[in-house]
Amino acid sequence: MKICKFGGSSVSSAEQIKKILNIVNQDLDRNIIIVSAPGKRNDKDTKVTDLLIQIYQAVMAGRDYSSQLEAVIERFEEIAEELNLRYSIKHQIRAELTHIIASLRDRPLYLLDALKSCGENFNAQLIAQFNVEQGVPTRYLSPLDIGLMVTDQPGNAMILPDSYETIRERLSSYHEKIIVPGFFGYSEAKEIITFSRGGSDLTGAIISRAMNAELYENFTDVSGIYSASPMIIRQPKKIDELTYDEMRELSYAGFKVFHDEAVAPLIHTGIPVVIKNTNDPAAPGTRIVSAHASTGVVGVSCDTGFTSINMKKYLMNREIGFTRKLLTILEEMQLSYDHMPSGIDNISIVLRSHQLTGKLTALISRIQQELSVDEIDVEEDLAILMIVGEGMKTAVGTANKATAALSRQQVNLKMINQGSSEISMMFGLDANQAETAVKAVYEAFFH
Ligand SMILES: Nc1ncnc2c1ncn2[C@@H]1O[C@H](COP(=O)(O)OP(=O)(O)O)[C@@H](O)[C@H]1O
Ligand SMILES: N[C@@H](CC(=O)OP(=O)(O)O)C(=O)O
Repeated sequence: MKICKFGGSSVSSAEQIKKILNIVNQDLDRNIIIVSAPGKRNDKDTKVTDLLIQIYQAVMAGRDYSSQLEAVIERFEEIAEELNLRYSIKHQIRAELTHIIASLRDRPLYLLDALKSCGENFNAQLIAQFNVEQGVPTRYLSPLDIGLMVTDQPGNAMILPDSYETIRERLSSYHEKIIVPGFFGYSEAKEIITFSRGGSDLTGAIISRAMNAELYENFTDVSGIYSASPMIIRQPKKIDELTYDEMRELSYAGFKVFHDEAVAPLIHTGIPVVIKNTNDPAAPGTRIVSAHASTGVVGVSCDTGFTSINMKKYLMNREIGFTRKLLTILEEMQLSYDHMPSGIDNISIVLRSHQLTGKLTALISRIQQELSVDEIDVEEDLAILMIVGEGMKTAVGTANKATAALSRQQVNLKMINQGSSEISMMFGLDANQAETAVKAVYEAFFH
């Protein structure tokens, strides 16, 4: 059994939807399909998920949201008309969106998630309906129908482990093609809760694990994963195979082609993933597997939007419990951090800047009052560059090669960190040097 996930670029228009159904209908092993909301049809277009977020923003600002609502309806109506669907879905969409706004207006976090989920939800129903009209037995199932239950963390859901058995039982009872909307699940209180952005990849991974699939096929608009972002490097080298760990490290720091949390459900299953191109399904793509012979550095990624909080206290290393107190403050303020490089009298916390909105002043104040640090400063607009490869464990000179390349381009390194796994190396730098840094490192390792 193969589980197929089709991202927004693959379901952005009637033409693309016909392509994905051609891929699905010609293979008896492709019976469970996860779809995203319609993505961009061209560089200037807007993803439907972003159109839905615009409705939310208008509602919360007390503005008239009818133009934003009509923009969503028009996107789906255009697809429905081009597919010659027998009945219009625009009335259903208008009624559903209006109902969501009326019932959740006073609960902003749940309103946003319910609106965001509509892109996937309407698209899955539309695609299932079209396939039925093509004469292919097909059924739309919502995450609630299959028991995909998640934590009550709007915009940041995590699967509830008991869901896997329920999903397997329920999906196994169907024998037609099944279309499931990605990106969201239901809390135990039956509220719609979305994963973080790009989360349809996670839905695919969860269902792959539940069904113990032979293969998780993740279809997008490129023929695999490249060693660096094609938005920065022209015609970058394609990677034939990656391990789960390598993918996790690369997608954490910018490889948005596969969600950085989508590997987690698969870790103990050994289920392979293949990233393929909807527009060239015969191309081999990139396989993501549990283990393979190490092949040196496989990729370089870089993401912006980080903040570093740097603290200095003399004899910090002598103060038993200092770090615990610091982490307790983060926990109580519901802040997760990504890196914590330290020296004997200094420590830095690196975290995603969006978490600090409305919290930074309180955080600094608590650190000063409860930890009595000698100095504290905040560095915003940081980028994190990751060099990744299982082969780094045994390679000598990787750090030297990377720092030499970066210094040749006058990239000022704010921090360097290597985790105990040794399959990646992290460099902190100013966000405005991110592109220069990626080009320098790519040149050093892949040319
Ligand atoms: N290292 C990489 N390898 C391949 N694609 C990448 C990489 N980094 C960024 N991308 C971008 O990710 C895009 C695919 O992700 P996304 O836009 O989310 O597609 P989808 O709509 O199919 O989910 C590609 O078009 C490419 O521009
Ligand atoms: N549509 C959602 C979920 C998603 O995964 O989309 P895509 O498969 O196009 O990355 C988003 O834009 O975040």
